[in-house]
Amino acid sequence: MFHIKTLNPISEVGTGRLPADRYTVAADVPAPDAVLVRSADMHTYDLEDSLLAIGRAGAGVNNIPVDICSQHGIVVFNTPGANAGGVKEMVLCGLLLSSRKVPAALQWVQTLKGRGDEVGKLVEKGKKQFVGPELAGKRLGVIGLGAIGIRVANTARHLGMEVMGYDPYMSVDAAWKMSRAIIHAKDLAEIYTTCDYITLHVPYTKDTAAMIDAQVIASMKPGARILNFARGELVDSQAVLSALDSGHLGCYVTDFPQDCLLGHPGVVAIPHLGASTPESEDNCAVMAVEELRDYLENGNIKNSVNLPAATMVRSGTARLCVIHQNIPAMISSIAAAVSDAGLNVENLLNKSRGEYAYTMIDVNAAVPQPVLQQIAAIDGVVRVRAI
Ligand SMILES: NC(=O)C1=CN([C@@H]2O[C@H](COP(=O)(O)OP(=O)(O)OC[C@H]3O[C@@H](n4cnc5c(N)ncnc54)[C@H](O)[C@@H]3O)[C@@H](O)[C@H]2O)C=CC1
Ligand SMILES: O=C(O)CCC(=O)C(=O)O
Repeated sequence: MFHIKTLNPISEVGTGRLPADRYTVAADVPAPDAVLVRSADMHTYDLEDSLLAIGRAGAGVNNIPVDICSQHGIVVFNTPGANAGGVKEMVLCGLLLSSRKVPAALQWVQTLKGRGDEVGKLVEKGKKQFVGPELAGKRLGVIGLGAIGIRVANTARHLGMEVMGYDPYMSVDAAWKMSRAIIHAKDLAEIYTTCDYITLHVPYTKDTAAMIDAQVIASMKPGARILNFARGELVDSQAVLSALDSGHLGCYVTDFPQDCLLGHPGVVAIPHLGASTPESEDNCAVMAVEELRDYLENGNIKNSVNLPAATMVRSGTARLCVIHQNIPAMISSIAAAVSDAGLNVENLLNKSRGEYAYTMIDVNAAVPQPVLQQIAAIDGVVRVRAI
């Protein structure tokens, strides 16, 4: 029986794929084999000794202590692209909200309640406060051309916008999906200095923290609008507020409200709704559950953020799964323990990623406990199990 602990509500379309005779899924599991999480902060979470894997039903993993998980041999998965459609639509909504002053206009029109027959006349008189530019013909800068950035860039082209993208690490797969009409920015300065709207779609890491600071904002076009559906930490909120106060920035749309931003007329604050659609929630849950299940039952790794991709068709009677440091002589030491026990290797796969590597060995008989202990004791082995 596998025990899955949920730290956030997870769509039952996903958890329903875990057979009830082999899995328990609950918020209060004492010794979980795996955790399913959305945005809950795991930096203060006590990682149980039993924990083999974490499934992040979403893209960003900054809420998970990934390095510490690696040290404990806990595989962290995310669900690339599974909520990108939902976020893309919210970004389009953000573009319109920022341009046409919709939130302020909606608030204002409510103040006319009780004015009876005058309402129509007051609307026509008051609407001029909310004039805002059309998107067509304006330039949108997209920073980060991954699952979300590409969708935003391609769709903005259909709205008649000129789109400039920046992503120095863009994958070949992603490049294939991008419209050829997107202009490639040589550097970020080109985006900052020439775009009317700038939208952020990069992960929050130590390199991207506060990437939008006072200096960067000062280099932007007067009236520029910034959209942040990536992470609050990418933007220096105080610098944004000063630039809104001085009139240099036109608007800041954020999916990550902070106390200091709330109530400012130039800020459109959305309560982290980018991925809050039934479709995205279902997609993320299904993908995270399938990744966890394949790892728990077969040791296969797909869409991990800390260990290499490794998938091998099952053969033999049992499978040894070893997470170890990426150093010389690991495979020979593990294989020696296997052959000393009289086990025959039916199939073997070894993959590495940075400091860590992963070896799966299919053998012709059940692996005795002492052999597992012997492998666990090899210098450089982080975690071993037999399935
Ligand atoms: N508001 C919401 O509800 C959601 C927010 N997000 C946030 O959006 C981020 C992006 O999500 P996806 O597009 O799905 O991820 P992704 O991994 O598909 O794309 C991220 C892209 O950013 C690029 N990148 C990384 N560092 C960069 C840098 N310094 N400059 C330019 N490009 C850089 C990568 O090469 C990659 O192409 C997530 O990390 C997460 O923080 C994701 C989903 C939902
Ligand atoms: O689960 C959510 O609603 C958050 C989505 C998100 O921010 C992400 O996938 O990075």
